[in-house]
Amino acid sequence: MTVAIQCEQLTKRFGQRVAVNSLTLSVPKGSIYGFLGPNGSGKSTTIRMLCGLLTPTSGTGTVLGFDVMTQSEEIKQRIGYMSQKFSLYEDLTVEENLDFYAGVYQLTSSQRKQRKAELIEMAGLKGRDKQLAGSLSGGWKQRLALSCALLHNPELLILDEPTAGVDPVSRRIFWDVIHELAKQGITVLVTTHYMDEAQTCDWIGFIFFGNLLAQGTPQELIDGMEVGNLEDVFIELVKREEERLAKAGAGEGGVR
Ligand SMILES: Nc1ncnc2c1ncn2[C@@H]1O[C@H](COP(=O)(O)OP(=O)(O)OP(=O)(O)O)[C@@H](O)[C@H]1O
Repeated sequence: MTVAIQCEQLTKRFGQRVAVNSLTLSVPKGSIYGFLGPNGSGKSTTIRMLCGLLTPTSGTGTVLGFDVMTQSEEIKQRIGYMSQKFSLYEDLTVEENLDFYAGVYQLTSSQRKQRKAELIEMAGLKGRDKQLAGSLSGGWKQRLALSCALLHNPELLILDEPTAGVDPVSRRIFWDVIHELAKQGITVLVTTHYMDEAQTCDWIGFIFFGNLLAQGTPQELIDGMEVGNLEDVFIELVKREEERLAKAGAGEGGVR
C-alpha cells in the first residue's frame, strides 16, 4: 500500500493545552479519509501540521513522502488546501479568481488556460466565468474555491469542513466532485460534521480532545461498535471517552 500521509505520535501543544495528542495515522494514496470529531477536538490543528503551516511539538510525519518537520515548502507546493474560511476575492469574477491563484502557483499561460477550462468544466461553472464571486451562492463559491485549490494539479487535497453551512443539494454535488477526483488518483483528507458525507469515505478517523479514538472503514466502525450507523458510533465513542476522563479525574481545560 502506498501512503500519501503517514504520521506517528504527532503532537501539538499550545502552552499547557494538548491540542493533538500522539496521533498515529496513515492515509493510503487515492483514498478519501474522513477526519471527524466534535468542535475543538484537534482536526484543524492536525491539518495545519500536515499542510506544513504549523510545526508539530513532537512526533514524526510525512506527507507525499516529505517530512512535516523539515520540508514544509515541498509539501505546500504539492497539496491543495481549502481552509474553513476559504479566501475568494468577492469583487473579482470567477475567471479572475482562477487567474489570481494561477499566478500564485506560477502556472505558465498555456497551463493556466488549460487548467482553467478543465476546472470550470469540472466544477460546473461554465457560463459563470464572468460572474462576480461575491454574487455566487454558497455552493458555487465552494466549488470555485475547490477549483482554485486544484489549479496546480495537487496529488493531495486537504479540505477543512468544505461543506459547512451549505444546502444538501450543493453538498451532494460537491461530494460527487470529490469522489471523481479520488477516482483520478487524488488523495483526499476531509473534515466534516455531516455523517451522510462521512459514510461515503473510504476511511474514517475519529478524534476527541486531541486523541484519535477510532479508525477504520465506516462499516468496520459500525460493526465494531455493534450499532446501526456512524452517528451512533460517534455518540458511543464520546460517551465512553467522557466516562474514562471523568474516572481519570481530568477537569475541563486540563491537559488530556
Ligand atoms: N493557535 C492556538 N493557540 C492556542 N490554542 C489553540 C490554537 N489553535 C487551536 N487551539 C486549541 O486547540 C484545540 C483544538 O482546536 P482545533 O481548531 O484544532 O479543533 P477542531 O477540531 O478543528 O475544531 P472545529 O471543528 O471547531 O474547527 C482547541 O482547544 C483550540 O482552542
